[in-house]
Amino acid sequence: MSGASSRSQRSSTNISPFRSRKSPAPPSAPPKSNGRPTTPSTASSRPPSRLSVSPVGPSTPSLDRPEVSRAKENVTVTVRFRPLSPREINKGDEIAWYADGDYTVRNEYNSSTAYGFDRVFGPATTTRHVYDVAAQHVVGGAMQGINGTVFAYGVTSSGKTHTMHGEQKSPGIIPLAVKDVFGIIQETPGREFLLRVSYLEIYNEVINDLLDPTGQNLRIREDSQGTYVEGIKEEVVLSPAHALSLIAAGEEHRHVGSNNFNLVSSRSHTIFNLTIESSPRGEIEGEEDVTLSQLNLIDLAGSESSKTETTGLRRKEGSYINKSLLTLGTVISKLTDGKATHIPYRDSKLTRLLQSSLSGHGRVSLICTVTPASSNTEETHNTLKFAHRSKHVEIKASQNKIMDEKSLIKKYQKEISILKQELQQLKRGMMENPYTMTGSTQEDLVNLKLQLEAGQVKLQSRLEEEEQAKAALMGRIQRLTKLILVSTKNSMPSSLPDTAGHRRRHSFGEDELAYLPDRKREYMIGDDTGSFDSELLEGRSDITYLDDLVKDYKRNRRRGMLGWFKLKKPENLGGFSPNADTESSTSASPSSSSKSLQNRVMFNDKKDARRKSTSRRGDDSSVVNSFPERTQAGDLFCAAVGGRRLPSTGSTITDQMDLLREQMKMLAGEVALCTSSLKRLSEQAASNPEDSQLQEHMQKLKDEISEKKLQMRVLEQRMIGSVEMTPHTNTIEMSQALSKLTTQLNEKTFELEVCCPAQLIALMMISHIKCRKAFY
Ligand SMILES: Nc1ncnc2c1ncn2[C@@H]1O[C@H](COP(=O)(O)OP(=O)(O)OP(=O)(O)O)[C@@H](O)[C@H]1O
Repeated sequence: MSGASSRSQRSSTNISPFRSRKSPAPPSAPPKSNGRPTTPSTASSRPPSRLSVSPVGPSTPSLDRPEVSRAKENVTVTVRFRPLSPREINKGDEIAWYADGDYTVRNEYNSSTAYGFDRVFGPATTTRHVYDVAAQHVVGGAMQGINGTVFAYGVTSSGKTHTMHGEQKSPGIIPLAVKDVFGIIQETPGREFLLRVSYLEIYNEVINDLLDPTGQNLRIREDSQGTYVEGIKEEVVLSPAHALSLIAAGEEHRHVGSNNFNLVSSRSHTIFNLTIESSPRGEIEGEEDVTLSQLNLIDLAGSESSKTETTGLRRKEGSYINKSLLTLGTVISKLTDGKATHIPYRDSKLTRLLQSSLSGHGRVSLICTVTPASSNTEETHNTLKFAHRSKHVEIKASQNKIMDEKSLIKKYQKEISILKQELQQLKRGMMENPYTMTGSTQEDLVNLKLQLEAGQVKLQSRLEEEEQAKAALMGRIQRLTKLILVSTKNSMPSSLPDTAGHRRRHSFGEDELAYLPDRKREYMIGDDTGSFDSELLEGRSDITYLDDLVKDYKRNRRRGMLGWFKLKKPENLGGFSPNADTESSTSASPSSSSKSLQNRVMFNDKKDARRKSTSRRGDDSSVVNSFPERTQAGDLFCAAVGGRRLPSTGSTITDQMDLLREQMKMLAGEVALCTSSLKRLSEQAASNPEDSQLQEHMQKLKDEISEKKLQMRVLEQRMIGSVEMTPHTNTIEMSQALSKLTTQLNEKTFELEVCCPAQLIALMMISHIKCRKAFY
């Protein structure tokens, strides 16, 4: 599917970043000061505004909470110190700024120069902790229908990308938020959700679609609901792995380059946007309960001082970056000024897109990243001043309720219910069809016999047409239903979970973070917290934790997808646990998160199970044997191409084609992840050509990529072969398959939204259930 067609198809229903769909409620009294230490330059060091209006605190009774809708909050502003870098240490840099407690940044050389913030994170703080304090309330709010924006601001090399994206051992705000969103869905059995993502960059004042390389130089438009990017591609996402694979693919297109401060410096601002729709679970009655919100996670490019040695293109990029950040500063100043009549949002694309967030709709969290280094004293001071000014921007977080036709969830729900009705009618029609002979008299039968003799072909084709229509409807219902995410829990409270009481843990599958760098960091902690290796401090807890999680993930995956294929072999049937799904329902691994889709899908398995497989054993066994069975697509591939062939217990040809096609997508996703990792490693290798471990790792990745490509080719042949070799004895099945394929082709819009490898995870889990049902 071409990105161009996707954009043209989408432009009419496009719901873009930075929309606010409801005029804010009247403001209430501002939060009181908590009397934390302040300094001459600090007007007030207020308590974290989020604490005064906790969005998902223990007392959360339901989604529609008037006190949340009316609350007035300031931007949450936090400051994160990174450790001194080896480069700074080698230069003899000293600590010039430090975290004095949890709320104050103080200057080492002039202790009266200090600033108060909602929270100050020292260099040893983990990103997970930063997420909990600075982002979780924004994510929780977005799940309740309140727009949210989290952005990292700071000079080049201060740690913005480290904070927003992170590294494999220390995932950043974006992956943590993605996990949290799916965790919240699992914890909210009373509602159903529809999620879509877009990912863009602003490079040299040009907006590029990172999910669609053909989407260059996109335009910002404005309508009654705010600014939006025209033609940006949005993908419906079904699992954390799915969303992360999109980011990985997007990162491939992002502009990065090196300067004398940062080897991998972001040359563009990026905005990862998650559109969240939710409604009470089940059939829709009233429309008023549908909420729609935007969560924007922004990694700004770093401002560059005259110390940044750049030439040519880098200098040009730097000047664009500085100009847009300057405009952001001016906009913030004017917003806090109180007297300003004109706010120059239009002076840069960044502020234009942030207009809705900054002008007071939704929650905003600004994480300012700084280095303590004395060589950057001025730059850090400027960041602190900017952060401090931002603290006084007032926002009114209001819950968005939507009643317009742009809600995809509503559209899908309606369509599902109409389709179900149609299906019922069709079934009734087929039952009442005279040639079923039910309730027929002798005379009818004679007439019918005559009719049949006269028009047998015609009748047969009518029957086939009806079967086809039914299959198409079923297919469409299944497909639409698959997009709507629901918890696997059965209880029905429609409130969001008590996150304070039952903290969600963020676990990642081993492949999910493959796109992030696996760097060895060599930073020294600043004097304020003693001298030790921050990698050890930050990494250790995460590593131990992740080890457990990876084990957990592997266990679940074994039970899930791999287990499924193994169980398709008759001799393994006995080992199948009927509780396998529920056992792992709380895990957030890709497979388990995808399980939320299972109970939404209908199958006709017993009938299917009687059918014979039409797959053939190809000449691809060598590829099978060489395939590393450690990836999701790998499991599936081996099962599909090898002895454990795909839908051997009787799915239709279309099912097989679907599954093969999904495998292709998944393999493509894994190739994208590997390529992304490879790119990162090559960048590291460029500066460290001697590192043999790095070279070895790169070689492994290259091998993996070529193997996967080879497997994709084999699958391609298999798809062709499976159609060619199908015995044409069952014409109804063939025509159903054809009809399904035709319907699929016609559903272009839909296809555009689900063309992603990670969807396969969901598909496999669905098929897993399907297979189990067939066995009972
Ligand atoms: N809190 C931290 N702890 C340990 N290392 C960090 C931390 N923050 C940043 N770093 C390291 O500092 C280096 C620069 O960080 P990063 O690339 O995130 O900076 P940036 O602000 O995004 O820079 P730019 O604006 O040039 O893209 C990286 O090697 C990163 O791993």
